[in-house]
Amino acid sequence: MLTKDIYLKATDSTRDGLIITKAKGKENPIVYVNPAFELLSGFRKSEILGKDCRFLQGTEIDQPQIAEIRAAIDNGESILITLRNQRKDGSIFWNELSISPIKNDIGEITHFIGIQKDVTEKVELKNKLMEANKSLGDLNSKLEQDNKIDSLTGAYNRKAINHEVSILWASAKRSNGHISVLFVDIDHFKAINDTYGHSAGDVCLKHLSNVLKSICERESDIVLRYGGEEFIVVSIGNKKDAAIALANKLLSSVSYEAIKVKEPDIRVKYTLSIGVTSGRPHSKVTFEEFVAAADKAMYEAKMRGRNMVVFRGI
Ligand SMILES: Nc1nc2c(ncn2[C@@H]2O[C@H](COP(=O)(O)OP(=O)(O)OP(=O)(O)O)[C@@H](O)[C@H]2O)c(=O)[nH]1
Repeated sequence: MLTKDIYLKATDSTRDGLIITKAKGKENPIVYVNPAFELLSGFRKSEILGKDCRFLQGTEIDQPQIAEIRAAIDNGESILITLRNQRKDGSIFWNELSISPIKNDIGEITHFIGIQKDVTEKVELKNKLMEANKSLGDLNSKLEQDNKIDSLTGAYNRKAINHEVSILWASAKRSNGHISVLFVDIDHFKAINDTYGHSAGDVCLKHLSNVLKSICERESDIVLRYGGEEFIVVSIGNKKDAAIALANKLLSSVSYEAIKVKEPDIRVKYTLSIGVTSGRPHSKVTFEEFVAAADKAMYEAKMRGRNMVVFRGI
């Protein structure tokens, strides 16, 4: 059988801060605190007996947890909550607070007991982990994005077909709208490389990518580097005539002026062969079939002498 003395010694010896308040009376006055509470808060027992617990909030009064504690006390319920408290010296700590009502023999709540734990290290570690997780998430989505972008030209690469193109495809399908694919290929590109060097070829590729991006700038357009000197433009909403007009605009834009490909002011004018297809995506046709049709049309443009647009239906 435990004696009262053992109970008292137990509460005085525990490492958690204990605080007992009256249930009735102005703001639940404190009637007991143990030495661990004095150590945790920096307040001496003699300074706080008879006071209410609000001094522990210090300047940290804007916490939603405070209203939750108040509601639990008013309803005579127990609560486990973590909030910021202030020590006597003004320093802040995270307090894991467990409050429970104490009832007398006839079930009336006479007191509340609060058990306090300084969990500052745990909370700060958790916050750091959450921050690290967020940065990792940001980094991951950047990497994912970078992964879909061709490093030379800044256009999407083929990996974007799975996501970006699928979104356009699904959207055109939903709205029963048209989707057009332009297969764009630089003419005699090998000759540019062979004559002016590979880096001059790279300048042309970057130039073409910029022209494509500046002309196909709608949100519903996607410019993708499909292969070495091949790009495709996927565009929703464009029917045959609009798609051909867009391709002709590209044709005249690249051949408008010679671009500087190397010092001292070496300039190259290049041309394009563009295959175009357009149609409504439906369950019996795939995006790959659109690309294949545009590719065939581009090949026909090459056969017919290059620097032209050829349309092929799907
Ligand atoms: N500079 C550069 N060249 C590339 C790159 N990728 C592919 N190429 C070159 O692109 C050239 C493609 O040549 P071909 O397929 O023969 O085509 P073409 O010379 O343009 O001839 P046509 O298409 O028939 O007009 C090859 O010389 C490749 O080495 C790249 O990233 N940079």
